[in-house]
Parts: sequence; C-alpha cells; structure tokens
Amino acid sequence: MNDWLRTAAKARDDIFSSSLDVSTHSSSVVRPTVYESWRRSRLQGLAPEAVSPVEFSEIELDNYLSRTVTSIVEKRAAALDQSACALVLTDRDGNLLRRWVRDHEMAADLDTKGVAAGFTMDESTVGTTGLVTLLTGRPELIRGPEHFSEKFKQYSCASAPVVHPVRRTLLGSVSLICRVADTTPLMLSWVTDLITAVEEALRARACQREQRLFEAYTTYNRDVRHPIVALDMTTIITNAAAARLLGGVDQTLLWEHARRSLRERRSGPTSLTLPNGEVLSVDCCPLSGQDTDAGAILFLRKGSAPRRKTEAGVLPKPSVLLPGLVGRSEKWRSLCCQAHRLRNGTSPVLVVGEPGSGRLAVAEALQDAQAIRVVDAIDAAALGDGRWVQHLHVQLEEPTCVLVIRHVDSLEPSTAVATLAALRRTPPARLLATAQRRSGEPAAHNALLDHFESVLEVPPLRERLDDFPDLLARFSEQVSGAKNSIEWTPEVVQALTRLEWPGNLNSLKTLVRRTVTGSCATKIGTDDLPPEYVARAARRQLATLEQIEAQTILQALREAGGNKHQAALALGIARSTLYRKIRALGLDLSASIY
Ligand SMILES: Nc1ncnc2c1ncn2[C@@H]1O[C@H](COP(=O)(O)OP(=O)(O)OP(=O)(O)O)[C@@H](O)[C@H]1O
Repeated sequence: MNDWLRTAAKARDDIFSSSLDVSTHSSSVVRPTVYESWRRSRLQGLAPEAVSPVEFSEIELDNYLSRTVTSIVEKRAAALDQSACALVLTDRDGNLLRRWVRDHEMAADLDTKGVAAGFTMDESTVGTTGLVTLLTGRPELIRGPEHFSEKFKQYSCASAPVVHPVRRTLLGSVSLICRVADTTPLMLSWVTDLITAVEEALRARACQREQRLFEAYTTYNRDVRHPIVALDMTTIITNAAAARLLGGVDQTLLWEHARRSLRERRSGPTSLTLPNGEVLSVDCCPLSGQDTDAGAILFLRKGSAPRRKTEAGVLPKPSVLLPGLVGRSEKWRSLCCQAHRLRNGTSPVLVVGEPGSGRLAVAEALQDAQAIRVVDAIDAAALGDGRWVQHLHVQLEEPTCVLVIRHVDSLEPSTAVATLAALRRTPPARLLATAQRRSGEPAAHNALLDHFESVLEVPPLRERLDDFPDLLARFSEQVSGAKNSIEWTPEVVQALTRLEWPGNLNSLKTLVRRTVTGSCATKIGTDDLPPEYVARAARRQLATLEQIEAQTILQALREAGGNKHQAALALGIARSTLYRKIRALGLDLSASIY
C-alpha cells in the first residue's frame, strides 16, 4: 500500500502540474475512471488545492431514501460503532443527506471539509470522490491520493449506487469512509451488502405503495365521466375519460408536474401543456401530507387553469417583457413586470440573484441603448483603491454614461466608500449594479449597497423551468449563428429540468456550447448530451400506461373473449386507441388466454 501511495501521489502531482490537454507518462499509472474524473473536475474549473464545501438548499434531508437507508443502517449500528469509519448517504445529485460517524475526531474533521448533511459532494463541486459511482453506476473504491481535492487525500471512500429495484432508476449512493491507513477491499463488500438490504426494503415498500395507490384510485373514481389519474413514479392508473384526454402522454411528464405542484404546495389547478400542444388544467391532491413521493390523484380538465396573481400583481402582458431577453415562466414574467416600471428611469437599481442567473442581462435591459458602461467590482481588489477609482472616472467621463457595477457586494468596505465618493464627484446618468443573493439569504453588506432605491431579484434557473425551451433555443441560436436551426427534444428538456443548475444560465449556456459546437445534429436527443449530464438526469422513461393499465386492458379483452371492439367499448375508448395502447404497452396478445 505504501509503495502504491507513493506512486499514486507522484502521478497525481505530475498530472495536476501539467496542462489539461497534455497526456503525461503518469496518465497511464492512474486508473482510467479516476483519470477521467480528474479531467472532468479540472474542466469544471476546480483546483485540487482550492476546493471548498458548498451547501445546498431546498432539498429535504428526511426523504423516502434517507428513511429507508436509516432503517437498514440502524440494524448494523454495532458494526459501525466499533469501526473508525463514517457512512454517508447522498441523493443522485451527490447532495449529502445523512452521515453516521462515531469517531469524534473524524466527525469534526469531516465537518470542516463539508462532508456533512446539507453539503454537496457532487463531482462538479468537490471533484473526484467515491461519488464517481453515481456516474459509472458500479461500486468504486477511491483511495487517498485518487481524490481530486487535497483535503480528502487522507481518506479512502468505498461507494456504491442505490438503484430502485423496480424502476431501475438511480436514487443515490452510500459511501463508507475511513483513514487511508485503514483501507481494505472489504469496505466495498460491506457497502454492497448494505445496498442489497436497502434495495430489498425498497422493493417491499414499492408493493405496499402500489396497493395504496389502487385504493385511492377506486375511492376517487366515483364518477367515470370526470378524468382522474392516480400515479406515483412507477405506476399510473387512469380512468377511461383521462386516458382519452392524455392519449400517448409520457407518465414522467405527468409525474414531474404533480411532484412540482406538491413540493411547491400549490393550491388549486395548474396548467400543463401536453407534447401535442393541448393544455390541461390539473388539480393535484397528495396521497400523503408529508411524503411528496407517495403519489397523487390528479383531477384533469381540458383548457388552461385560471391564472394566479403574482406578488407583483396581475401577470404582465408579453409586450412588457424585457427587450432581448427570453422567458415565459411565472417568476420571470413577474420580474419583468417590476423591471418594466424601472426602465429608462434615473433611480439607482440593484439587481440581485444567484451567480449566472442573468443579473447583468436584466440590468442592461433596464436602459435603452445608450452609453452603458460595465465595470466589475471583482477587479477592484487587484487594482487597488486608487487605480479602481481612476478606472471609474474614465467610464464617467462620458456625460450620458449609465454605469453598471457588477458584483458590487464583493467590494471591500473601504473601497465601497471610495467608490461612493467617486460617484458623488462625477455622478453617472444612472447607476445600476448586480450583487449575489442566494434565495433567502441577505446580500453581503457594504456602504454602496445602501445607495440603491430599488432592488430586483432574478429567480434562479431551477425556479424557471418553463423557460428552458426558450433559453435553449436562444443559446443554440447564439452558438450556431442560425435561427431555429436546432431543436431540443421534449425528453431532453425534461431531463435538463431535473438538474439543480447551481451555475444557472451560465451553466446552461456552457452545456449548449458543448453539445452544439462541432455537431451537425439538428435535433438534440438525450444521446447527444455530454455523458455526465445524461448520467445525472438519467431516469427510465416510463411507458405510457404501465402494469395496472396493462392488466385492465387484458382483463377487458378476456371478458370480451378477445373481441377488441367490445373490449374498447367496455373501456370507454375508441378501437384505434385500444390498438395504439396495445402496441405502446408491448402486449403480446398471441400469448394471452382470453
Ligand atoms: N432572459 C434571458 N434570455 C436570454 N439570455 C439570457 C437571459 N438572461 C441571461 N441571459 C444570458 O445568460 C448568460 C448569463 O447572464 P448574466 O451574465 O447576465 O448573469 P449574471 O448573473 O450577471 O452572471 P455572473 O455570475 O457571471 O455575474 C449571459 O450570456 C446572458 O446573455
């Protein structure tokens, strides 16, 4: 092990000190999975010596997966208590949901490194760790220097993915962490044993769920004229009226819509646009108050749901949206409504939001084209107060200058005061600025921040899911230079909306650039996405009507002695629809006994 450690540490230093596109002799010393993960980590802009923990928000730590794994871990607590190891559970995006560790010293050290519940261990945030298992789909043991971050070099990490035994979808990962000196290949078998037990528990729960879903369906399906759907992630039960409305719609689309409504605790009906362009009003009732994965009953109606009012008042008409910028989501339209009132005025406006969310774009759209000058407060530290103020004066020489200071919250307090003084000496025609604010957090403080009368908050991309098609089209146009030349399939759009997008529109643009550049595809499907995006968004595309619907059709055919016309009548659907459903479900009628 010691020899191996020395060789691996040397290869690591050698590779990290070479440029990304140089393949050194050491590249062959490192296992390909690790080497590829290091490469991706570097491509993400990470540096081994400067990886810092990142907290995530808006994810429930106590979810279905963590409850199931906890019940299994508790049965093995004795084994864990006796070892100097930590066990961690993440979701499929690498967000750490739970940690078990008895060794106090190790617990304190892991806390400082962000290996704690509420932090993300995603490869694009912390680089290579055992969580590479989420991308490879097989158990992985990452030893000491194979970790990307310097901080993790003293640990080894045996990880394996948790896959749902019925749906075959990736749910998350479990990792056993120990000090390098204690590394043993047995760690991997301990983790895989634990995962087998977790998967058995998940399988048992899936059967109970199906039963509950069916009971809820029969309770609500009193009046067959009203379309209703009972569904969770694996099962969908529709009555005939709903089947007529939905046609061949993908279950995943309905489930994502229902889940979002439940998570955001939306009350009243919401609109859902089907792939054929038809709009449905969907009223969604959870089957369980707390567990959003437990399933839902959807009451459907043709036509869109009545518009809800936003905090800013009635939704704006499209004509007041910001010039040059795209978006149609409720949150974006609400922002546009507020921004529209501030357009072409003279009052200073601060635009806040998460990095990459489009703050500068919104600030620039507040003013019709004239002398807009943009400076970046991040440069102030390197320039020093004197040269920074001089830099400002150069911009302010233009009498009609509208000055935009980006990242104004990053100014040191003394530099903020010097900046204010410079602006008082030579005021711009208008001052606009951008600053960081993660949802719910106040922005960092300096004197200049008090100067703004109005604040606009740009929503993060994960809260603007309806904007994905427009943004993808706009970014593709910018990258390819041609209008409407690239189409993103609904499956891709849906897969992308499942990701968290901490880098917001900047990351989406990077993805578009990576996908479109050098490709001659005019239609982007999931296979065209970079592999790490596919792995993260991977989820089986569920068939239209599964299990129970298939059973219902077979039952109707049985009762009709195989006569499809009669079976379709009994099901309340057209014969052509029945044929389509039989094909879509892949039912082999030749093998069926009527
Ligand atoms: N609504 C929109 N429609 C089209 N493109 C947009 C929209 N909003 C932002 N963009 C584009 O997204 C990218 C990121 O936006 P922008 O640079 O304004 O974000 P930011 O929050 O200021 O980023 P940073 O963290 O780098 O300061 C830019 O290329 C911008 O042109």
